Amino acid sequence: MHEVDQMAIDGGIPSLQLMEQAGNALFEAFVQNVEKTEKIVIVCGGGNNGGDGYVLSRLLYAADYDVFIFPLETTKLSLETRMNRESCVVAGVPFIDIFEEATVLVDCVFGTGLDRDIQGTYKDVIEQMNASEKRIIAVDIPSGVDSATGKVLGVAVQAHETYTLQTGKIGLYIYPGRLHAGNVHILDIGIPEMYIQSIHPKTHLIAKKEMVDFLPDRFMHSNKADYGKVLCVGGSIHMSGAITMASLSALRSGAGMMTCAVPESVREVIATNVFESMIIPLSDVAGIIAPKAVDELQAQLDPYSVILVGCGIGRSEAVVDMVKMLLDSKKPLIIDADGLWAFRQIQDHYTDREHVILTPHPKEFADIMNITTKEVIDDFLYWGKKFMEKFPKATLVLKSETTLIFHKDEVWINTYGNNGLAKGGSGDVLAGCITGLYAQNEDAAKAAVLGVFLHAYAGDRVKKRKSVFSLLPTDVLKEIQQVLRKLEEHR
Ligand SMILES: NC(=O)C1=CN([C@@H]2O[C@H](COP(=O)(O)OP(=O)(O)OC[C@H]3O[C@@H](n4cnc5c(N)ncnc54)[C@H](OP(=O)(O)O)[C@@H]3O)[C@@H](O)[C@H]2O)[C@@H](O)CC1
Ligand SMILES: [K+]
Repeated sequence: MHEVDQMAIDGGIPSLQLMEQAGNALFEAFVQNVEKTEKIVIVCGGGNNGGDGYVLSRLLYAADYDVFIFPLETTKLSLETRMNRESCVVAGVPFIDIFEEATVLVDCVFGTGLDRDIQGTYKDVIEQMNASEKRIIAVDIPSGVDSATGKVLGVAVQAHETYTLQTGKIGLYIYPGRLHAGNVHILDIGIPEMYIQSIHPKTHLIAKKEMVDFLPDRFMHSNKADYGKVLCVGGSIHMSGAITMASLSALRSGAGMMTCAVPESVREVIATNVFESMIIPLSDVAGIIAPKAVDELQAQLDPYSVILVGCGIGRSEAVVDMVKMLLDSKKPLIIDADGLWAFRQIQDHYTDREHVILTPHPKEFADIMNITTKEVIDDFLYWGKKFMEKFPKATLVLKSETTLIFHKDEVWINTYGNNGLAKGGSGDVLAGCITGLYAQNEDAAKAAVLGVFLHAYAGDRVKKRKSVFSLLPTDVLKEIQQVLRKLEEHR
């Protein structure tokens, strides 16, 4: 957003005017959402985020709000902020240095200019704000959250609401920043759209209304082969449900033809639950694929256009060899679950592999990257980009409460979904969904983005009717058809 501000300034909108526009937009939002009976304390830093706070306080004071300024920085002020501070002094807005009496705290300490860990008095005051149990409204981004990554730099304000200016900052949507932002409202501060569009951001927030454009085409004159010949490789005696759900999910997402390659001992499960699927029975040992299953499958691989490997497959040397053989085949491949465990061990041979989508959760991803899960959770964006440096032709679906999709130098952020999706089997439905879409459209990024959306949004729809406690991956599987139907209607 810094870039957009600068373009607007270079294009002739003075910085002081932008600050005034930001303050006005904030004032309008306050009039809508904050009662005049509240006692408002605006905590201002020395950068332009503080400047927004000074403009807001002046406008609220003129409108007879009970408002006070808590100046956290008094010496190192930007020019615009200094000028607006002077205006507040002239207008008679009261200054204080405590906030015990306040009922609403407004956080204007740091905005997009924060670039290092918060320490000293800043840290103390932010901790006091968080401990105060008062309603906290953050301006632009909760102070302490890195607006570009969502990382917390030392400490961060725990806001109930965030009024962000002109565009949603990435850090408001990615964990842990998302946990600090509360409800996010985007305020138009009048920066012309042409400035925003011209920077062509590489990071996209997934939006329902745009998902229609990600739908694969369906043709009047077509047959099942036009929508992909999918092969799902997986299943084991203890995990036969995973591949069942994944294959059904791929079919529900539009795949034309389905074949499941499963250990002989799982054949019956597929035969009785996935009527639309053909079956390749593989030799097995104790319910897991046997070493000779790799050659058996390789000999029959030719017809398939997209392959999913991993759901319920288990862990063994044969599984590693199976994943290796599928990677070597160069066919479009989705790797999930224990397929990722196998990938971890052979990854260095496949840094150049294209047409491959990996769908790890944080622990699986941490194992691939040889780091801890905590390191992943602290900075999803950083580690996702690190992965892409090593595997520049792959597509990464890094699953979490905010799933991120990495493809080339672009990132998509998904904020749909709910904690009812945190249940065994959810990942299988998602992997199947992505596979079904990839089978119809050779664009891995489009398949991954729409697949993540379909799965999460289907989960949100189910949540409207069912408790999050009871939500099952199979409920989501059934709901996919309703979400697709809605998208079709808007095509
Ligand atoms: N430009 C415009 O016209 C518009 C701007 N707008 C508003 O401005 C905000 C961005 O303003 P900004 O760039 O001044 O950054 P902001 O976060 O307020 O101040 C950071 C300053 O603090 C410092 N600093 C950094 N880290 C620190 C730390 N850990 N501990 C201590 N100090 C630290 C650092 O200075 P340094 O000490 O590095 O010299 C830096 O100068 C944006 O979020 C939006 O609210 C909008 O209204 C639209 C129009
Ligand atoms: K702030």
